[in-house]
Amino acid sequence: MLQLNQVHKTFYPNTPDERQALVDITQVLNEGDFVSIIGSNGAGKSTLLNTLAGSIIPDEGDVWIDERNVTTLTEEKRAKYLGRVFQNPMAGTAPHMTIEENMMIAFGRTKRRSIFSGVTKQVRERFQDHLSTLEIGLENRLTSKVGLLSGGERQALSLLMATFTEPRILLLDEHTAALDPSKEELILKLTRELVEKHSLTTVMVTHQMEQAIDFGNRLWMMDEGQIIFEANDEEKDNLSVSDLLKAFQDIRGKKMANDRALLN
Ligand SMILES: Nc1ncnc2c1ncn2[C@@H]1O[C@H](COP(=O)(O)OP(=O)(O)OP(=O)(O)O)[C@@H](O)[C@H]1O
Repeated sequence: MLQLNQVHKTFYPNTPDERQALVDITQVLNEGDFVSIIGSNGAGKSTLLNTLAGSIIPDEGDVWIDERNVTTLTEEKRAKYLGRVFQNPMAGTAPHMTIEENMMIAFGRTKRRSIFSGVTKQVRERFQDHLSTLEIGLENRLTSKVGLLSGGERQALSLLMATFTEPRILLLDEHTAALDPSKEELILKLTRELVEKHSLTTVMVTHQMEQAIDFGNRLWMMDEGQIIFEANDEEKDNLSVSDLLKAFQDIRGKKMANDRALLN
């Protein structure tokens, strides 16, 4: 379970550059919930994700994962609860290390084992089993340096590494935005499969409204640091992109400024 209680974050308070990035966010995600977050430019989506990850500490309010108040827990200490895939395929993996070394780091993060425990035959077989589910042949390239993989392959590996340890929360940070359409399709298919396989509680930020409608059982629309609209379960299933644009216009009295969504 993930809980946000009256979370506020303001950058450069009391200066001409003041930005209210999160305003009184209160939400609960239950076990297995999958929320897609959309919103206008500068709405606070990344700040919200960073607050969950621990790279931003809120000014007020608190964040709970299960029964633990993690509000001030550092990113490193929080990592055992979280899996995260970034927009940049280069961000989730270490290029100069091999596939199995990268997987060992992910494995060690949650299982209190370090890469220095070595990759045993049994662990290697387990990694190969996981990699074979991606169906892109990475199981035969365990000792290849990750820097040699294509962007799509690397993002698939990041996704696998973020999920196979069964984190309490999976954070997807526009994780398909930098990929070409065929690779995007692959990563979306894998996202669906891996989230279902591990029943992961998931928070996905996306600029594509179709994707937000298509994925998950919940949807949050953000603007100016607030969640201004949400839809759950059946109500969400029946939404269309024009419903979302209309909802934004009705609530805010203006059109949504979302450059990347318009480009897609
Ligand atoms: N580190 C920071 N320092 C100062 N201001 C920041 C910082 N990070 C975000 N902001 C500001 O906080 C607000 C919310 O930004 P955020 O990046 O969370 O929005 P977003 O919804 O992810 O936007 P986009 O879709 O355009 O990437 C914006 O006004 C932004 O300029």
